[in-house]
Amino acid sequence: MTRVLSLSRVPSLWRPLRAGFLSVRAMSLEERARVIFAAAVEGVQPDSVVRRSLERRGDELLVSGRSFSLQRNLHLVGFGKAVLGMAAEAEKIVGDHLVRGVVSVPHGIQETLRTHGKSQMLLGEGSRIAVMEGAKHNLPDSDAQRSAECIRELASALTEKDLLLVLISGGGSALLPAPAPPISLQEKQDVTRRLAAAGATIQELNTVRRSLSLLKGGGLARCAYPAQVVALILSDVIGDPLDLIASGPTVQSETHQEEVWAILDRYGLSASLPAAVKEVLQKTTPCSASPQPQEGANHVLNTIIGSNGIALECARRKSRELGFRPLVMSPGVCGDVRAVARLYGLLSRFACAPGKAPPPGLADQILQVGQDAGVQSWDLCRTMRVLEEAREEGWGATCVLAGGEPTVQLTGKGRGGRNQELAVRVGLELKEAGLKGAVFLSGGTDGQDGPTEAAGAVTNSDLAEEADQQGLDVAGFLGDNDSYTFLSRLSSGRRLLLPGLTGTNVMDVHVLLLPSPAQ
Ligand SMILES: Nc1ncnc2c1ncn2[C@@H]1O[C@H](COP(=O)(O)OP(=O)(O)OP(=O)(O)O)[C@@H](O)[C@H]1O
Ligand SMILES: O=C(O)[C@H](O)CO
Repeated sequence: MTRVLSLSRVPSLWRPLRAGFLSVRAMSLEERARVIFAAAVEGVQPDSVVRRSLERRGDELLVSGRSFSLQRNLHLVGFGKAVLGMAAEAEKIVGDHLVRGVVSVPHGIQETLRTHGKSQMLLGEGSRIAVMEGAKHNLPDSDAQRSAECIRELASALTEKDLLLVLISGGGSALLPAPAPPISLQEKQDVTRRLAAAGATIQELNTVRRSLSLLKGGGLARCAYPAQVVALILSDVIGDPLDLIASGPTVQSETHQEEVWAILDRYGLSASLPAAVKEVLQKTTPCSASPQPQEGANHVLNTIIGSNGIALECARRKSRELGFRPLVMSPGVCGDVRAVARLYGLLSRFACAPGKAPPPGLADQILQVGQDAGVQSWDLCRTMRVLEEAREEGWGATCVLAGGEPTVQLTGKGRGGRNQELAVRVGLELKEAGLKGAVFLSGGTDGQDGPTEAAGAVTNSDLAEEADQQGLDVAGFLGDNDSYTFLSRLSSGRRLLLPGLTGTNVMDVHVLLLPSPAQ
């Protein structure tokens, strides 16, 4: 049974919430988890992040505390899955000074946004920004290469009087392919595909991509020099590393030959590389070389305007409004979904187990499993401390928030995604721990989890029993990576999270709602 939050035990800090609490009380924990997820996504919508980062004062543009003069000298380029909405908003703010723009966006995105009722993310008629679609299935193709060429031409023609606004979001690497000659697009595509299939991380993949490209790894900023470059970046990589998001086209970074070869060796690609790739790699800087002077580095301002951390902060505020004690554990959850599910199961036991103190040995187990789930030990210790305080002080309920990008080892042939699989696995963990009342949500902020129409799911400890009653073998579905089919059939799909395409992407958000421990 869902435990109702008890306001009488909540300290004075929470009293102002009392007024709005009646309607909140009418909401189930599951509904509240969904509202918290929606707030996370809302906080990183392309239009709102651009609005927050660009301030207009007459003919002056302020970004990250720096001022840029606007004199009909503004040019705009963009590449990534979320840049159409970012461009539409930027044009509203600085369109009167915009000379020309080009954005490279995923194949079919304009049609998809239109059919999802997201026309505010489309460019208006008479826009000075050309929209070029490409990179079908998130792979660099000749359409994306043409877009990259247009972007390169635009940037190369700029002078020191010009200001180039660069909009960057996840998916940008595939949408800006500019293979360094003599590498062909096909050869570059091949290397990328083989690395990804062998299990290379996005960090490894983009380190290699940077070394094979004219525009990645600061190449775009070099083309634009001596113009001033301002890049607004919506991060989809854990830790928000500027040089790796979309392979860092505006970030002056030096990739050393040895580093790239080590990655190619690790995944068994070194021996079978095309001659053109070897030729280009030979020209990259060896570790022993002294650092190259970076022409125009101080003409570039790179700023993160949206990230998983920002989404979690918005979720934190919303969960507080809904009466929870909020706790942001980490925006860096990664590793196999099994380890991540185990971690949430253990944390739930830690928070909810009856008695004055958590069972002995549990904290050590959390620290151990937490490592496999990519959560730093200080974040785990901080999380456990807050959960213990909640236990001691008798707080009503806690909302643990985290984000990142766990992985699933695909061994089956079913349909699913990492968020749905994680949610199902956490549901089973909660059942095993006998924790009634806790609720878990996992959702992809882009609204699409794997090749399914769902973003994720909301589960609790009743999941297994519900499945049993409906003749659904949850273990069998999990074994076949068939979480979407399972969740669609279970109670007519009521546990699925179906926000539709959101137009943004800052990885995944996890919401764990924990009732107060039984004393
Ligand atoms: N049947 C499945 N069950 C579980 N996970 C799956 C399944 N099929 C694909 N996946 C996982 O889905 C992920 C790809 O889906 P998705 O397009 O949502 O990824 P993404 O990393 O969010 O992409 P992007 O960051 O470019 O938006 C991969 O991690 C893959 O392992
Ligand atoms: O485009 C890319 O390289 C990935 O989405 C990471 O930013």
